[in-house]
Amino acid sequence: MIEVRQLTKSFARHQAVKGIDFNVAPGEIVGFLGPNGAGKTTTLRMLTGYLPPTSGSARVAGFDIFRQSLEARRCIGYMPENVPLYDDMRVREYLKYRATLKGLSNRDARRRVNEVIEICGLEAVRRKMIRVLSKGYRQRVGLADALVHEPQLLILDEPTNGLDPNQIRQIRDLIKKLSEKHTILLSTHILHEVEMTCGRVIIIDGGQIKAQDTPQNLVAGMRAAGRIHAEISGDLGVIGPALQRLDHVKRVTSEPLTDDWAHYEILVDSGTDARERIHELISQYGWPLRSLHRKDATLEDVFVELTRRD
Ligand SMILES: Nc1ncnc2c1ncn2[C@@H]1O[C@H](COP(=O)(O)OP(=O)(O)OP(=O)(O)O)[C@@H](O)[C@H]1O
Repeated sequence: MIEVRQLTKSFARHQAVKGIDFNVAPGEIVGFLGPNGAGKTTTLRMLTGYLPPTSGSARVAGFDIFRQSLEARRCIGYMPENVPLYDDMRVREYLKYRATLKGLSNRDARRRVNEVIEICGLEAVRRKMIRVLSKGYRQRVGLADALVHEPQLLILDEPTNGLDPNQIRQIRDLIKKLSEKHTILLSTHILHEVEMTCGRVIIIDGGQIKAQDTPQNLVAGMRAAGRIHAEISGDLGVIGPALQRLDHVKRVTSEPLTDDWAHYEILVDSGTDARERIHELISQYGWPLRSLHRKDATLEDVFVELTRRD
């Protein structure tokens, strides 16, 4: 559905996107992640034909987005980061206007507007002025707009940005429902959302792709380098170095708690556990221990590992 090859965008001397390659297959729901300024919006704007690339190519549904822009754009429903809406129009009137602008006949526009109002849960506000809508409803109007011409592909730039947890859940459920019929490329900062909704993840940083895989594989790759958490009582200056000397321990960080207790995070080599060795060491010296567990990595750990600056 999407084929991107060596796509590059420079603004004056700054290269925002540096020759990226990726594919999205029909029916996939792919999360496009990266820290602020990573190049996500720039990439999405190129894919949707709003921004010409400096070099490289992109095809959507087989159409070259730059040479066959009109055909490609017919296949795309784009919801930009800050949905621009006409505040002085009513919801239904706005969607009808957008449908006509996208080339639907009067009859099709009427039919589709009714359908997207239902899909996006806008019945209660269909006659309201856009100006008076909550942020959650505005996002849904943006989604309805992106859907109105029945595109195969939905490109959503931070669709849950600025929403409260209930609204986030509603938009997430809506996106899941939409994924039954549409291919979706979704940019977001909420990693938990991605783990719950996306079959695959592309992580971009500094205009380059750092990883692309299923959330499960990315997390499994991290889990190989295990993280053990322990709370031990005793001298930090003795316990830390003793843990550090154990086989397979890569790094130990500690944080003092109350009454002589401290929390230790122990990073161990791939494929090793080390909890037994840690327990033996602690018993040997008689240090009181109140917790010892291995923490499974999350997509957030993967994201931080791949995009941290230090
Ligand atoms: N029109 C522009 N002119 C100059 N520089 C730009 C322009 N648009 C984006 N940039 C720069 O390109 C880089 C990538 O920006 P982009 O908006 O694509 O990042 P992003 O990953 O979407 O970030 P965010 O999560 O904050 O939206 C940034 O350094 C940004 O300052």
